[in-house]
Amino acid sequence: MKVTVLGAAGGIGQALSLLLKTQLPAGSELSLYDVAPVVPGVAVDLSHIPTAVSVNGYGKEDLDSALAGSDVVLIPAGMPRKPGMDRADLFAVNAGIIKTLAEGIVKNCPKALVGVITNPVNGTVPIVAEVFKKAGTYEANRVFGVTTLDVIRSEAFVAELKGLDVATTKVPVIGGHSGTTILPLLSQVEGVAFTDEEVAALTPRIQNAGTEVVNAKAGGGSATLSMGAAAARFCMSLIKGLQGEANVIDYAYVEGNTGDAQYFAQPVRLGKNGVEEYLPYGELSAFEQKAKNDMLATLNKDIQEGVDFINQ
Ligand SMILES: NC(=O)C1=CN([C@@H]2O[C@H](COP(=O)(O)OP(=O)(O)OC[C@H]3O[C@@H](n4cnc5c(N)ncnc54)[C@H](O)[C@@H]3O)[C@@H](O)[C@H]2O)C=CC1
Ligand SMILES: O=C([O-])CC(=O)C(=O)O
Repeated sequence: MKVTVLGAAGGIGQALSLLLKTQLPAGSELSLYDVAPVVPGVAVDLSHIPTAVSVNGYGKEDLDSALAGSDVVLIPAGMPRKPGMDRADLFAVNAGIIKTLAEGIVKNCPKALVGVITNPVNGTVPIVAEVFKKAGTYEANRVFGVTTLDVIRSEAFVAELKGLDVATTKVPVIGGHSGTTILPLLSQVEGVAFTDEEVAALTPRIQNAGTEVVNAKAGGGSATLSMGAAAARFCMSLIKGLQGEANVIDYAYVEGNTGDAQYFAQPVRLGKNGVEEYLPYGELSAFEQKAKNDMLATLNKDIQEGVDFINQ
């Protein structure tokens, strides 16, 4: 299994690469690419950890070698937020980075499963898809926006609030990955009920958790460690699917079949070709139904911005 991290020298990239070095199956290759000159050093550093995963670092000019033959590509390359910014403010800088990297994937590993972490995810995933469509290599089942951070935050916050075992707490999160487009389905958490007041407080806490970190880091960036953990968890779901494990279900922002928006986070069953089955997200409470309807204008605008970036 070859897993490539694009943006591997960054805050997320380093945390993610560390976790993958310790979690990928024996015999895997971890390929680390970044435009920052420190990336070969990150690879050497990780290579001293005694696991059966080989690590190679690739600098700015070596995107082709980094990507060649990759089974999975994870993309945390690009600029993070500072206090006062929205994720959408990152589009101007990050759209071009994502386009270049997607073109590299077309050229070197068009069958790879691609997990997009770079913000704004609502718009960067459509950019990757449109680049692949133009090249004739697009398969919707292989392209994912990584929304796992919304899921793990929901697990952490719900377990804390309700005194549940966090290891077994499951919280579905659908929609997109910014503000009100993030929709945790608290009505579907098993074994626990929420008052209207709890839902009204917890939903925005989950939606604004990224901003909570941005403000707490006071200009030093956004979530990197929790995102590293989230991306590693999602990557391991992709790997389990590729290895043929049965019933690997996860949530991701995909061009699926909910009918809500062209791209929408929903549950998917993963397998040897990425998404094997798009699963329904089930029944929504009246609160969730309204929140879903209210988010769609924003989400559709974000998606269109990504589509237009490649086609105009
Ligand atoms: N999907 C999600 O839930 C989350 C997404 N993010 C996003 O992830 C991105 C990265 O965040 P951080 O790691 O904190 O930023 P960072 O600034 O620490 O790292 C970004 C890395 O990308 C590299 N880079 C820039 N242009 C590149 C290119 N063309 N090719 C390869 N690498 C390139 C930089 O050299 C740097 O090492 C941001 O856009 C951030 O908003 C952050 C947290 C959660
Ligand atoms: O908030 C940000 O800018 C980073 C992010 O996507 C998150 O932490 O969910």
